[in-house]
Amino acid sequence: MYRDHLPLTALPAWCKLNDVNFLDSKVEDLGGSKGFGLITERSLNSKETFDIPTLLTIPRDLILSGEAVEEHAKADGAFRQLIEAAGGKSLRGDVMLYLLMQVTIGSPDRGMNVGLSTAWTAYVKMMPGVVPVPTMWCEEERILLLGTSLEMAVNAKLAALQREFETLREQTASIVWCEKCWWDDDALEFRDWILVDAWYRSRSLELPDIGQCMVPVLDMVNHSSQANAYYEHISSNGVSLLMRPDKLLEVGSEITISYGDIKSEAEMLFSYGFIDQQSINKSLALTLEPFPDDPFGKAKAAAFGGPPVLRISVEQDDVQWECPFLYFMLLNEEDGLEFRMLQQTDGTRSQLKVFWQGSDVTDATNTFESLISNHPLNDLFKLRAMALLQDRLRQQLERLYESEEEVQLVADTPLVGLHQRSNAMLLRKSEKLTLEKAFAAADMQKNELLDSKVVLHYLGRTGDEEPEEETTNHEEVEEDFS
Ligand SMILES: C[S@@+](CC[C@H](N)C(=O)[O-])C[C@H]1O[C@@H](n2cnc3c(N)ncnc32)[C@H](O)[C@@H]1O
Repeated sequence: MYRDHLPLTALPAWCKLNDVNFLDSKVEDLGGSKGFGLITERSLNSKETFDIPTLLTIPRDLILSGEAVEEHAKADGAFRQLIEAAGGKSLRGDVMLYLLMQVTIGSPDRGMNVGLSTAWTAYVKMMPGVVPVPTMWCEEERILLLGTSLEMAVNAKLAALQREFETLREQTASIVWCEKCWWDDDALEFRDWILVDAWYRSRSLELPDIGQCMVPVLDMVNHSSQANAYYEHISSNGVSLLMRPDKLLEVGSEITISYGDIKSEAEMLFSYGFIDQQSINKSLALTLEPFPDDPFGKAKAAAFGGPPVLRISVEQDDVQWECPFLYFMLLNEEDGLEFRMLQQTDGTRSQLKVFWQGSDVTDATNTFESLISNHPLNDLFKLRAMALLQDRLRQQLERLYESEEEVQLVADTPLVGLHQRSNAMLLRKSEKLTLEKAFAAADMQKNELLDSKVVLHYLGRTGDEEPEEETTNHEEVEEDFS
């Protein structure tokens, strides 16, 4: 859809009209992929003072929250029609519809006489037309993510966005203004929906009392892991941006906040379109699937309380990993795991119940690591866990190595943007290192476990026999360790 643009020079007037106040700060175009950012207009000091400088204030009625969307639907009949037909599924979905409505109202050839203008109608015209998140990358750029933890995540996200867009079309095709403004000549395109999703992902934030929301102008502040500012919300006054204590900022310094200290590089790239090279957080998340030949596989996936994710983090050479599903995944009937379908007393519904050693653990399927800790074969279970962990790491590393040639073929072509290239290469390098370190750490743990009395006894070996080769599939793991 054609989107009207307003230059950055329009921002001061918009702020004045809407009571947004800059205090010794202003928004400037910082160029490159960073886009706009907030900078100081004079030197500022928060050292040895209780009088912490405020840099920006935004009134509460500008905050785009779930409640604001609901209120707006009461006042704007056209928007109400849209929300009734296609909204109410999630906060994110409703805010995206609100943003799309503002773009439509502000579009010179479509929006006439549709909907009520708000402060956001002009504000969205100053928001970027491209956000460097991977859902906005071209096909060649997405090839650079092959073998990384984002490969599947980005494909799944694009497929989900496509489904959402088709559903939006189906649910609003009979609304007269939607038909006229969006669907008649396919003015609203899939890439518009991708952009609105990217806005929400890269510009929304969490405020206490309000939850996930968007705050205009505050969303022009960039990220740094050594942030010099923070925001706070005081319900009567709205949102303020304040300088962090003990800082000295020269005139023209960039004012930054933290988008989240514990986000992994992949999460940063996925949500914001860049990797912070100063960040020391080296972690990644991989999905895990039950074994295809596990007779309990489907039941385990259904009974597990959360996504089956393996999280690995590496600090210096210390590798930590967390995967509650792994401990559930490795158990079977012979170990004492049972599934039962229990009929409700009225006979209408049945419920899947999980039992471990005879006890009902349906609500505790993500705690198997501690449930098995007192079991006499705990070391053996842990050994199985290490073998499974290594399998998953090996699989991911192989995908990274195998894709290298294909990646190199496109990386230097003009089809790939420099920003996309450098960020994808950083991710590949960093994830490879993390996976290799995690693999080596799992190997050490596995070897230690192979020396455990329980394991040696179970495998019928004496202590001085060589451990067997690593296992690569479920059957071998079962033969060796169960
Ligand atoms: C909340 S917006 C910040 C304002 C944005 N720069 C703009 O032009 O409107 C978040 C986006 O800013 C960019 N950004 C923020 N911090 C960055 C950083 N440290 N390095 C590179 N880009 C950054 C990314 O494109 C990110 O998606």
